Amino acid sequence: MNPLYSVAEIRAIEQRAAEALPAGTLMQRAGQATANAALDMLPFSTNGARVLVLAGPGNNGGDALEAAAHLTYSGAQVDVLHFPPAGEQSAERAAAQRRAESSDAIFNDIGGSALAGTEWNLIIDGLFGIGLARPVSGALRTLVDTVNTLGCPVLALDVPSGLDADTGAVVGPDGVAIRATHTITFIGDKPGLHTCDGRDHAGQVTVAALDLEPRQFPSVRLHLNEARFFARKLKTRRQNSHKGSYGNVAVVGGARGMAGAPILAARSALHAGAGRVFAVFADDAPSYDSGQPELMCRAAAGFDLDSSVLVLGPGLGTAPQSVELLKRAVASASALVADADALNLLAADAALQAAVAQRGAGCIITPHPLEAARLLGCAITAVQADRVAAARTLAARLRATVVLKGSGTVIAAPDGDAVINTTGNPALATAGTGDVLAGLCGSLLAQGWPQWEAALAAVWLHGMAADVLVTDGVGPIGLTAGELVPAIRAAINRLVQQHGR
Ligand SMILES: NC(=O)C1=CN([C@@H]2O[C@H](COP(=O)(O)OP(=O)(O)OC[C@H]3O[C@@H](n4cnc5c(N)ncnc54)[C@H](O)[C@@H]3O)[C@@H](O)[C@H]2O)[C@@H](O)CC1
Ligand SMILES: [K+]
Repeated sequence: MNPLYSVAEIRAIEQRAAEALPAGTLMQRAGQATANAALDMLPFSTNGARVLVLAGPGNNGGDALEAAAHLTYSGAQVDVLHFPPAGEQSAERAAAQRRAESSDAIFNDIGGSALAGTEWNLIIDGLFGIGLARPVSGALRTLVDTVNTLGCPVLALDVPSGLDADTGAVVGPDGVAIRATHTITFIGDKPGLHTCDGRDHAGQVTVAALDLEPRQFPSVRLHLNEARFFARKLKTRRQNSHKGSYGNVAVVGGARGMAGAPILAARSALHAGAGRVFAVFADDAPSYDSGQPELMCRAAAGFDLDSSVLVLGPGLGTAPQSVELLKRAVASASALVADADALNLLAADAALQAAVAQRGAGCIITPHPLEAARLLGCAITAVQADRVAAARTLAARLRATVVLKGSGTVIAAPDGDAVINTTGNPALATAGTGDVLAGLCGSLLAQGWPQWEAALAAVWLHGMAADVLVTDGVGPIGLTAGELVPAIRAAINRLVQQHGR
């Protein structure tokens, strides 16, 4: 189920496991697992392959030293850039150091020019793991900067050095972290590898459980998203069904000059399978959408907000009539997705926030980090400094399902369950993709999905559609939000073929 463990949880698991094992066992297993992963990344003939091992002062460095010794046995030429601890070191690290020193590894104080002038087949980053306590600075900062310019494969041990394993933020301010192509993470997977700066620094992540048994792992409330979490809600369509079987969605927004946003959201809702979709405009409604005449365009005045699942916010604006619409929507009995300006209006109105928290019909909110910061009354940097915590706090406060967008979108429930999404790419960093996501959430709700599974599936499908388009060369540069819509339709139909019942 792809659980994600905090540093505190990993430390507790590690401590209990270490007590039951001969001293040094876990570090030896970590070193062996690292060597195996490194061999997978080296040329088939490892003879003479150039490997640089960066070994820091703590046990992360110990793992690296273990790996260095193993790799020499395979014939690789291993240079070790060693940063011994200023004070005492753990017994297992000392043993690892002795093993590396008595192997063919070359302990070398490689200067910047030799480092940059060598064609490394692989660099192993064992500078800092979960014990990173402050920003990487001084000579080590220069080293990290140099490694990041080299363009060779980089295998980070446990976590790329400089990255916070809990949050995925580069430890700063103005910090640096290794940009690895691969990360082998020990004992259990960590949230920081998958959100915020994590995806840019960790590369491809594999987990080495170090032969610990499943019973040694506590159950946790944070996971990576996967289709298994929502697959049971994917339904094969019955022959004897009609448009009324698949629900109504009303996208409410579209103040003057912003009519495109609700149209995009409404097209998304339609292509994701809703039976009937309304585009509802705060100001004058166009008579119809010539690009998608299946949509029904309406003015908000007089529109029955109890008749459809509501997607409120795309292009809504912040004029007084938009506030009134938000109040009507929150007071309605309909399931609600709140996005964009609906969230900005909500942030400015404590009474409305209380009303959202008391809604019987629930609510999904889909803030980007700035909207989340406004809702939380904090700076955007505070949200990004711990995205999972920010999403959980908002979910608890508003009693809503929160979709905190960004690299490694976080979905959080009021009860504390949280999931980090794995699909998606920078192609989504363009106007309108949020409208498409909100429409998709609304569409799944209209088709009878529970809020939690709808949010998980919508985020996963939205990202998967972008991933498929990028594989086909449509992006990441220049992908448009509208192009996502048919790709989402393809992705959802594929999932239903695989899992539908
Ligand atoms: N103890 C064990 O049995 C195991 C340890 N493991 C490894 O051990 C790591 C954790 O080891 P540690 O707790 O020793 O922590 P680290 O090795 O991550 O780093 C701690 C050391 O770095 C120093 N330090 C922290 N931030 C610094 C900075 N910015 N600049 C300079 N020095 C800094 C600390 O003073 C300390 O000496 C894990 O990430 C993992 O790689 C795993 O192999 C699992 C088994
Ligand atoms: K590391």
